Amino acid sequence: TPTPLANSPVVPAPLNGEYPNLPDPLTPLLSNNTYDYVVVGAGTAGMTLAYRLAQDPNVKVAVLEAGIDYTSNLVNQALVEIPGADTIGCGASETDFLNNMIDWGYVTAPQTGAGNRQVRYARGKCLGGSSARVGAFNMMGASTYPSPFFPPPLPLLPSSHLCNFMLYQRPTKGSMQKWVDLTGDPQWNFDARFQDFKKSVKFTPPKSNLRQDSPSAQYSAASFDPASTGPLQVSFPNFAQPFSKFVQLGLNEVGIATTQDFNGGSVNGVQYCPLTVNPQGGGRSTSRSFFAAGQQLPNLKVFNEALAKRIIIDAPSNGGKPIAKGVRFTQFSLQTLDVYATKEVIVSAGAFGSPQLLMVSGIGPKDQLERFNIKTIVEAPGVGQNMLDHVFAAPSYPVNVDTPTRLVNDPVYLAAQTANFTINQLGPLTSNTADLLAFERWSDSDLSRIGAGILTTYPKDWPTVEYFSAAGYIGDFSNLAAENMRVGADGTQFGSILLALVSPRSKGTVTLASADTKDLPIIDPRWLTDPVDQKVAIEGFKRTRKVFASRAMQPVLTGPEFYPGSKVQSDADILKWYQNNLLTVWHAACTVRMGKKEDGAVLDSNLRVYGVDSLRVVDASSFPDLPPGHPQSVIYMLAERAADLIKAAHT
Ligand SMILES: Cc1cc2nc3c(=O)[nH]c(=O)nc-3n(C[C@H](O)[C@H](O)[C@H](O)COP(=O)(O)OP(=O)(O)OC[C@H]3O[C@@H](n4cnc5c(N)ncnc54)[C@H](O)[C@@H]3O)c2cc1C
Repeated sequence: TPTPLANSPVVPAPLNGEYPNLPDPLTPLLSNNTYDYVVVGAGTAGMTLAYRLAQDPNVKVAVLEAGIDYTSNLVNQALVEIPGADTIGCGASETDFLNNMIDWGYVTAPQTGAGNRQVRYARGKCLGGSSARVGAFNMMGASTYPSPFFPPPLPLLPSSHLCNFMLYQRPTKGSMQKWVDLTGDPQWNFDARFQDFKKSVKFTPPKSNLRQDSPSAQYSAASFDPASTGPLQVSFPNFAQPFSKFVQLGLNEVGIATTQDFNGGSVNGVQYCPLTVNPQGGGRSTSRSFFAAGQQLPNLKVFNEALAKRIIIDAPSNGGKPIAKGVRFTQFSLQTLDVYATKEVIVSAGAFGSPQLLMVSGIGPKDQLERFNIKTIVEAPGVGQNMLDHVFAAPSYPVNVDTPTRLVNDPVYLAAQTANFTINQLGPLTSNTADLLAFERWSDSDLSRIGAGILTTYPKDWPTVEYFSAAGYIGDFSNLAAENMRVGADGTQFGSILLALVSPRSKGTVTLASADTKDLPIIDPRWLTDPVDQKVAIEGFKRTRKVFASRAMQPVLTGPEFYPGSKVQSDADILKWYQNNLLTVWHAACTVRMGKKEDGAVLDSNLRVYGVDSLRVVDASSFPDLPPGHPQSVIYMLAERAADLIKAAHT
C-alpha cells in the first residue's frame, strides 16, 4: 500500500523501499520519479501539450497513458492508419467490444431520448487517444495477418472498431465569441487564437487530378500557415466519393451554397472537408505524430499502460490552498506508483476520464464524493455536469455508383482496392467515406415556426444542423460492415445523408461507479431529451429527404428510400425513428468546463482548477461550450494555448 499522500516529499527517492522487485520496464521511472510536469493522458490534447512543453530542454515532462501504443501491433496499426477502414464497425451495439485492445469500452446508461438503448461510446485508449481511429481484434489477429496494410478478412473482424472520420474543420467566430462571453476572457476569441489553430497543422492542398472530383475540393490558403511544420498533417484524400458529387449538387438545389472553406471562422455551406491525413502514403495522421516528433527528446517520457488512480494533492491542515503534487498510477496493472510534478499536474484524460479522475481525487459534487467515501478536497458541483454532444442518423437510398457497400461484399474489389491504396495511395480506401459536409443555419422564422425559437439567440454564424454525404448504408448504426453486407449481398449499393444536430440543448452527465478509476464512469448523455432537439431532428430529417428529392440527385438514385422508407411519415414517426437509430458523433465535451466560478464552472479561463494550485485540465472536457462541427481542431488549439500559458506561468 502506498504511503499517505498529505505532505508527501516532492522527491521521495528511493521511495523508502516501497516498490520491491519491480520488473524491468519500471526501473527507469523509479530512478527518476520527479518531473516538472506530469500530464495524464497521451490523447489528442495531452500528447500535443506534452510535446510542446518538452520542446524546452530545461524542463522534464512525464505522460501517463492508460492504453498502449497502437503501432505496437500490425493489425491495430493498419486499422488506425488506413482511412477507408473507418467504415468498419462504428456500431452502437453494446455487445461488440470484447477483446478491444485500444478502446475504453464505454456504454451509456439507458437513453430515454434514444429508444432506451444503451449505446456503445467509442473512445481511444492508446497513444493518440480518440484522434486515432482505433480498432480491435482478437488476440490471434496480429499473427494471423502478416501484412501491416492488408485488412483482415472482414467477417473475422469483431464489429467493435471505432472510426475517427478525421474531419478537420474549425468552429465559427460566433461560437468562439461564446467562449469569450462564458469565460470573460477575450483571448478565446477566434482571431486571437487563429495562430494556435494553425500551429499544429501542416496543410497540403488537394491533388485534384488524382481525386477526379467535380466540382473540385476548395480551400482557403489563408487558413493555414505555409511555414508550419506540423507535425499534424491535414490534407485531402486522393479520392472523392462518386456519390458526394450528387449530394453537393442536391444541397445546392435546396439552397445550401457551396462555400470555399471550413477553416477560417465560418462554416455555413457545402464543401469537401480537409482530413487529418498524411499526403505521404495516404495514412491517417493522429496526435501520435506529436509523440513521434518528441521521441528523441530526452526530457519527454511517455509511460504506456499507466492508469492514473488519483491526483496527489497536498491539502494543508491549516486550511491553506490545496496544491497538486503528482499522480498515483498503476502500470501494467502491476504496482502502484507515484510520480511527482514540481511545477504542474495537467489532466488530459478526455471528456469522461478527466471528470472521473478529478472526482476520485476529491474534486467534484458533494453527493458524488460522499457516496463513495472520497475525502473532499474542493467541492466543485460542475465536475461531470453539462455534457454536450452531437448525434446523427441517416436515411439511405439505392444508388448506381461504387460505395463501401461494394467493398464489404466483393472480395476481389476489396483486394484490388487494398493494392491500389497500398501501392498507389489511390481509390476508396484512401477516403474517410463521409468526405463532403454541409452546415446550415435555419432562418429565425423557421426556427420559431418549428418551436425551436431559443436557437435564434445563438450567434448568427452558428449552424442549426450538419449534413454528411455518407457513401454506403447506415441503417440503425448497429454494425456498419455487417449491415452493408446484409443489404448489399445482391449487389445493390447505397448512399446516405447523415443529419447531425450541431446546436444541441440536451445536457448529460458523467458520474462515478466507484472510487477507483479501474471502474468505468457512468455516462448519461441524455441525447434528444430536450424538446428543441427533437423539433430540429424532425425538421432536419425532412430536409434530407428534400435533398434526395432534388433533381440533381435523381441520376444517382436507382429507387425510392430504402431505409427507413415510406412508412415513416408523421412527425411522431420521424422522431421515433431518429431516436431509435441515432448514434453519437463522439463529440462529448464540457464536463469540466472553463468559465466563471459563479456560473458553476470548474476551470478558470487559463484552464486552472478553481481552488487547487498547480492543477489544470486541458482536453474536450474543458470546453466552455461545444462549438458546431468537429472538435479535434479546437482540442489541438486548446493544447497549443495551454502550453503557452503554462510556459508563461513558469518563466
Ligand atoms: C469514433 C470517433 C470519431 C471521431 N471523428 C472525429 C472527426 O472526424 N473529427 C473531429 O474533429 N473529431 C472527431 N472525433 C472526436 C475527437 O476525436 C475527440 O473529441 C478528441 O479526440 C478528444 O480529445 P481529448 O484530448 O479530449 O481526449 P482523448 O483523445 O480521448 O484522450 C484522452 C486520453 O486519456 C487517456 N486516459 C483516460 N483516462 C486515463 C487515466 N485514468 N489514466 C491514464 N490515461 C487516461 C485515454 O486513454 C486517452 O488516450 C471522433 C471521436 C471518435 C471516438
